[in-house]
Amino acid sequence: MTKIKICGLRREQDIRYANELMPDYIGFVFLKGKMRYVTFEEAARLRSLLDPAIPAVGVFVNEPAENVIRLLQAGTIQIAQLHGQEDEAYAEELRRAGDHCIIRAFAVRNSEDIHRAFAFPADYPLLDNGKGTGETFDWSLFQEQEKPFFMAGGLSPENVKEAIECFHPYAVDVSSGVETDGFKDYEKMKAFMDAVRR
Ligand SMILES: O=C(O)c1ccccc1NCC(=O)[C@H](O)[C@H](O)COP(=O)(O)O
Repeated sequence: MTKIKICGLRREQDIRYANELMPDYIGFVFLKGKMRYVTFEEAARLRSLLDPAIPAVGVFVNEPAENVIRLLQAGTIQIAQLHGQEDEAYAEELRRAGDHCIIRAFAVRNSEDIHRAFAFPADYPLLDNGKGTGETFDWSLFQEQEKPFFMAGGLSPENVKEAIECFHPYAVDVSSGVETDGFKDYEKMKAFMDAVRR
């Protein structure tokens, strides 16, 4: 069964939605200035309210590795998603601090980006259009791959079934497509999860 990550949770209401719907992962965005940004302290509070069975993914853009390690070791997050220009050495630094799961996101603009994504030494590549843009990347660029991956970018209850049938991702990742007016929408979250799990 394809796993589901719902990203950009930032309110206690979002956590209540997640605890009821039980996605496989949720994401906290730590990029300052972004609408979905949460502070380390806010994330710790939200983590404390989240069902322990749901791993929290920390989404970072070129964050100092020591900060990511601190959040992992504190248990605020369980997985690090690197969404900037973090290189192999950065990923290795996280690994030296503990056997942490690493997702490395790539914006797909051409087929070379897909090759780079699958060559990067992370547990999972994440193929995306950008950073929470609500837009799909050009799906025609995709070539069959062996390594399990996350698929993101403009997914919604309306298109996620097609994405799964075409690309067979390990997980699908959504943020904008389950929001209304910039806030997580319970009915859209439920519709997305039903579309994946039915
Ligand atoms: O979601 C954001 O605002 C964001 C900001 C900066 C870096 C990454 C961000 N999101 C990362 C994600 O994993 C999103 O879920 C992914 O980009 C898909 O977003 P969407 O196209 O809105 O479903």
